[in-house]
Amino acid sequence: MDSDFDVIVIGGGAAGENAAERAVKGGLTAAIVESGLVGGACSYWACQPSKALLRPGTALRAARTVPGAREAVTGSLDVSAVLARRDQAAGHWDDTAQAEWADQAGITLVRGRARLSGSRGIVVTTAEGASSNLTARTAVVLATGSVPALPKLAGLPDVSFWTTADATSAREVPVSLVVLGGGVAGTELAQAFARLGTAVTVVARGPLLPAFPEDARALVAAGLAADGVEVLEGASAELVEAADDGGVRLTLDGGRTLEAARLLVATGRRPALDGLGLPAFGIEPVSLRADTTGRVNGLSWLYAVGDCAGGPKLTHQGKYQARITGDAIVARARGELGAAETPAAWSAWARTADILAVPQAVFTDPELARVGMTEVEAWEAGLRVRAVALPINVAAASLHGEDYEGWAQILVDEDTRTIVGACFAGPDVAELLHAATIAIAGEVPLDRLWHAVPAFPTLSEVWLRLLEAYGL
Ligand SMILES: Cc1cc2nc3c(=O)[nH]c(=O)nc-3n(C[C@H](O)[C@H](O)[C@H](O)COP(=O)(O)OP(=O)(O)OC[C@H]3O[C@@H](n4cnc5c(N)ncnc54)[C@H](O)[C@@H]3O)c2cc1C
Ligand SMILES: NC(=O)c1ccc[n+]([C@@H]2O[C@H](COP(=O)([O-])OP(=O)(O)OC[C@H]3O[C@@H](n4cnc5c(N)ncnc54)[C@H](O)[C@@H]3O)[C@@H](O)[C@H]2O)c1
Repeated sequence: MDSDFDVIVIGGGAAGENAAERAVKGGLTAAIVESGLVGGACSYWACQPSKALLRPGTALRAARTVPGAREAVTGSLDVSAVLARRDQAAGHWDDTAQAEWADQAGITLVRGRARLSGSRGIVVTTAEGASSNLTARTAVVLATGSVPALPKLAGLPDVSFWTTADATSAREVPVSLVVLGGGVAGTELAQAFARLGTAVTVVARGPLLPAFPEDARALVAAGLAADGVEVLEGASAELVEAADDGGVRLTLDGGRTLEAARLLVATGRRPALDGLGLPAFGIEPVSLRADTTGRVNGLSWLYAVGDCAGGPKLTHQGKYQARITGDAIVARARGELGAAETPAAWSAWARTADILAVPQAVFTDPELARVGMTEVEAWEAGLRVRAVALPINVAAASLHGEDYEGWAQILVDEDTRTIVGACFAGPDVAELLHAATIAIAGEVPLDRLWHAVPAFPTLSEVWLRLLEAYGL
């Protein structure tokens, strides 16, 4: 095997794969060094298995809201069938197909753990302890993902608990579960397990899903309550201990105790930067400063993409960063982009959407979806914005199911008359999101959006209602 490549990518998750693929498409040679499974967290321990755990419950509830279908639904979820489908969605934790994809894409796969050993140099150590040296002629791309950010909670190191990876790959459905953390992962997994029969309590130190507007959050809270999930907002855990029956006992700040068969800690994630040798380059392995091409901390040859890069921690955004960074590396190698040049916003080599148009869907039931700025972020950025919000009350909503409840909001920059933020809540609204993303990334003026006619009867008709409510 060659030991010199134009580009070496450390980490073969979704982001690393895309960075290597773009480099090869641009005519460079590329290797991925991967210490675990090619495909990374999303494929095996995050998006894919979590969505596979959630989808059956959503499909079942949806059928129950439609008279005619409702009568055909006579049973509850088949837990072993759900887990079997989850296993399939996680590729049975076997990366053979992903490794074959890399081979066919012309990417060299190197198994082992990598660390930087000098400018463009890398040492790879295999699980068996053998080491080898690789050299990158042009660039090294960090794509090492993220690891759980565990809270400083008394007793936590002494008890057995689930991380999100344990929950998404669980072989059993616990009788009871306490979820610590009311963010996206905690909320999704709380509902998934509640619908599989687990008694779930969520301990959220602030509100549930704090990044979303209150009207949107309220719909999810109602959905969780309908599934029997107890949500304790504004609650802090002070102590966790092993309980006599093999489970855990959590003591909250007010003195209340919660006992459960399992504890899931879902309190966020931090960039996986330990053990990479970054301090030798003057970089604290806490968070990276990537410029719009992805280049890190001013080093000419070091780039970062995905969860480790310090921006949004989402698969699609990591893949976007990787496409742009891969192309920027190629452009610099060809002399099309200067070494010190900062590409213009929205050019092929600038990760502009990272700042202005990051979409996120939360796959609870009902779903949440948002892109762009929140109202507070827009005001903080000095924009004069007007928020327009209304319930999703269009023909398609009542046809979708009985008692459809949804909410939609757009934020309009009054100076440019373009949308800078949008949020939707309700069953199946994740599919509404891309229209908003296009409107924001395309800076489409409202007067032109007025000509984007939503098909009848689709939930997208809410766009028409929003524009009418704005005053068109
Ligand atoms: C429960 C859960 C559900 C989620 N659901 C969604 C979702 O629905 N949609 C969404 O967009 N995002 C979701 N996310 C976020 C998403 O999983 C991440 O943003 C995404 O997986 C990050 O991809 P990545 O390529 O940056 O990192 P990873 O996929 O983590 O890949 C990094 C790879 O680098 C390898 N590695 C690390 N260090 C080294 C080293 N030194 N040498 C060699 N290899 C190394 C690791 O083994 C790993 O395979 C979810 C996250 C969680 C926790
Ligand atoms: N559908 C999706 O796109 C999806 C799904 C799951 C996860 N993810 C991504 O994965 C990453 C990790 O998800 P996450 O939910 O763990 O992170 P998060 O940052 O979304 O939420 C973590 C939550 O835990 C809370 N928290 C932190 N310390 C705490 C403590 N000591 N006690 C109680 N609560 C505490 C925080 O206030 C926050 O609300 C996120 O960046 C998220 O975007 C995405």
